[in-house]
Amino acid sequence: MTRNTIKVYARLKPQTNQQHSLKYRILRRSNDRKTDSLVLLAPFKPDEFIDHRPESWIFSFHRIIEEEANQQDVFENIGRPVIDSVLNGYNGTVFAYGQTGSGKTYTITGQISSNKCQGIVPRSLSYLFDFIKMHPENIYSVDVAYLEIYNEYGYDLLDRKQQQQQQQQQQVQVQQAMRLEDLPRVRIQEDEKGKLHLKNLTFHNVKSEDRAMELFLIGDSRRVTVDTPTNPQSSRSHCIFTIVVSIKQFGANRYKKAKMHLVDLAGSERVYKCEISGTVLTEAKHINLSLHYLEQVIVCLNQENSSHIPYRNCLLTAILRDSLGGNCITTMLATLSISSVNLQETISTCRFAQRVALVRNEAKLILDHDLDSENKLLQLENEKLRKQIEELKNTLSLQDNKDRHDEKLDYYKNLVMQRDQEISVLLGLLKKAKAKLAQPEDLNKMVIKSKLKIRSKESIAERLSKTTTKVLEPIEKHDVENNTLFEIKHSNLLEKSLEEKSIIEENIEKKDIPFNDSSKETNSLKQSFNLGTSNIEKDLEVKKIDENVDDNDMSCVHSNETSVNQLCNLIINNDNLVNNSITNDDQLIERQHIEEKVKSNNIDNDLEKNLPLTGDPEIDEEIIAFYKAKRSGGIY
Ligand SMILES: Nc1ncnc2c1ncn2[C@@H]1O[C@H](COP(=O)(O)OP(=O)(O)OP(=O)(O)O)[C@@H](O)[C@H]1O
Repeated sequence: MTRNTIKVYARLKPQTNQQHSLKYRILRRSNDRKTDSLVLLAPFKPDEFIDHRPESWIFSFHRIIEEEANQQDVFENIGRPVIDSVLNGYNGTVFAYGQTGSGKTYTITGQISSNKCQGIVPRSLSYLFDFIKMHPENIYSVDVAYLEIYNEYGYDLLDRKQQQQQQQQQQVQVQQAMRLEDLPRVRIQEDEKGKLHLKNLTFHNVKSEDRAMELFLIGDSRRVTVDTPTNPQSSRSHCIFTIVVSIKQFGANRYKKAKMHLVDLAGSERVYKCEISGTVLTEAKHINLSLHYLEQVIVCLNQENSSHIPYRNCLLTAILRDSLGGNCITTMLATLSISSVNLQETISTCRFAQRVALVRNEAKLILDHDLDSENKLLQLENEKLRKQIEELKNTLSLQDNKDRHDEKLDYYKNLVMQRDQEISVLLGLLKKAKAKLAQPEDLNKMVIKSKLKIRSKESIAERLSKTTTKVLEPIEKHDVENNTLFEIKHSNLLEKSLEEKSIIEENIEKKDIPFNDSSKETNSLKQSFNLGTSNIEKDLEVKKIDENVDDNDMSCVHSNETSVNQLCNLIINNDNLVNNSITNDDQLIERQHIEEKVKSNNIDNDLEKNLPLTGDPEIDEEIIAFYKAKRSGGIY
C-alpha cells in the first residue's frame, strides 16, 4: 500500500496575443522549495483585482509545464508515471480540469492524426503495448471503455450495437450524425458489499495498439462538442477513457488488475461571460453543477473530521470515487489560460488545484479474483503456451532434421571413404597395368622373336626352293642332252644333292627349335623332302642297274617332277604358315587366354563386357575380383 497525495500539475496554454498576456513568474523547485510555484501578477487596473486582493497570487504545483512544452513532455511528466503504476497493479487517474478552451482536450486527446500533437491517451496506449511487447514473460490482458457524462447521464461511447450498424453502413458521416440518445445509458449499481458498478458500460478486450486506437477514435467521434464563444469545439460533457490492465506472471496462480482513467472534464465557465443560452446554457449548468460536486468531494476529503464524502451526488464523483481519496495514484492537470481576460478563471482553477493537492490517496495493489478476468488471462496464457509448444516443436523438428542430416552426412562420409579405398585399389591396378605396358622391351622381344621365326622359315624355304631348282635343272636339261651326259651329270648332281640334303638336314636340325611347338607342317615338309629325294635316289639307282632304260628315264623324271611339285606346294603352305605366324601375336593369344579364363570363372556376361580389362591377366584378375566384391556389396 502506498499513501500519497494527489499530484497536481499546471499546464500553461500558449498565448497567441502577447498584448493580453498575464504577467506571471514560475519559481522552480529547489532545495528550499519542494514544488514549483506560479506567481500571477495582477494587471495594473485596480478594478480588475479579484476581491480587492493584493496584486499577486502564488500557487504551488508538483510541476508547472510551460507554454513551450510539447505533448511528449506532458506525457513523460504526467501520463507515464501513472501508466507505470497501473502496470505495477495500482489504479491510476489523470484528470484535466480548467476553464473552457484552456487546453484540457488538447492535453488528454490531442490531435490524433498528428504524431507530434497526440495527447496522453494515444501516447499511453502506445507506451502500454510497447511495454507488453517487451515483457513476454507475463500475460497481459487489456480492456478499454469510453464513457461520456452529458447532462448528468452516462453514455457508452463504444456501444457494440452501434458499432455493428456503422460497420454495415460504412459511412463516416453516419458515425458523426449518430445521436447520443441512441447510445445505451450507463448507470451506477451498488452491490451487497457497497461496491459501485457501472451498468451498460462495455469493456472491449484489445490485443493491439491499433485496435485500441480505433476504438478510441470511434468514441471520440461520438462526443458532444459545441461551438461556443470561447471555444469553437467545446466539449459539453465529461469524458472518461478507461484502460484496464490485467497482469499475470507466467504460471502464477494470482493476477493483478488495475485501471487507468483518463478524464477530460467539461470546461468550467462563467455563464454570464459566455453569453450563452438554450441547450448550451443547460449544458453549462450541468457542467458547473457536477464540477461543484467534485469540488465538494475534494473539500470533504480534506476535512479531517468529515465522516461522509458525497460521492453519490453525481455520476462523475461516483465514478471517480476510487481516484479521489481511494485506492488510486491520481494526477490532476490544471490547464491554465494566461490571458489577462481569463485571470479570474485561472485563479479559480489554481485554487481548486491547491485543494486537490491536499487529498490523500491510499493506493493498494489489487490482486483480483474476478472469474471473467481470470478466465481471459488463462486463455491468453494457453494461447501463449500453445505458441511456445509450436515453437518448441519447430525447434525440435529442426534438431531432428539436423540429427538426420548428421546421419546422412556420416553415411556419405563413409561412402566417400569406401570410394577412396576403391579408387586407391583401382589406382594400384592401373599403376601395375601401366608398368607392364611401359616395358616395350618385352614387346620388342616378342616382335623380334616372331621376325626371327619368319626369317628362319623363309631362309629354309628359300634354300629348299634353290635345292629344288638345282634338282630340276638337270631334269629339264635332260630333254635336250643325251642320256649319257645326263647320267654322268645326274650322278654328280645326286652326290651334290645328297650333300645339300645333309646340309639342309643339319640346318633344319639347327633351326628346329622355333618349329618344335606347332609346326607339324615343317615335319611334313621334312618328310616330303625326304620322300622326294629318296624317289630321285631310287630312280637313279634303278638307272645305274639298268643302264639303257630310256622310257623309264622319262617316268623317273616325271616322278621327280611330282615330288618337286609336292615340295613347291609344301613351300607355299609353309609360306602361308609363316604369314599366319606374323598375325599370331603372343599378346593376342594371352588376352584370349585371359578372356577364356574369365569366362571359365563364370563371371556375369554383362559385368565382363563393361569391365575395363587391361589385357594383363594378373591385373585383369584383380580387376575382376574387385568388381565382383563390389557387386556383392563387400569391400575389395
Ligand atoms: N498547449 C496548447 N498548444 C497549442 N494549442 C492548444 C494548447 N492548448 C489548447 N490549444 C488549442 O486551444 C483550443 C482549445 O483547446 P481545447 O479544446 O483543448 O480546450 P478545452 O479546455 O478542452 O475546452 P472545452 O472545455 O471547451 O472543451 C484548441 O484549438 C486547441 O488546439
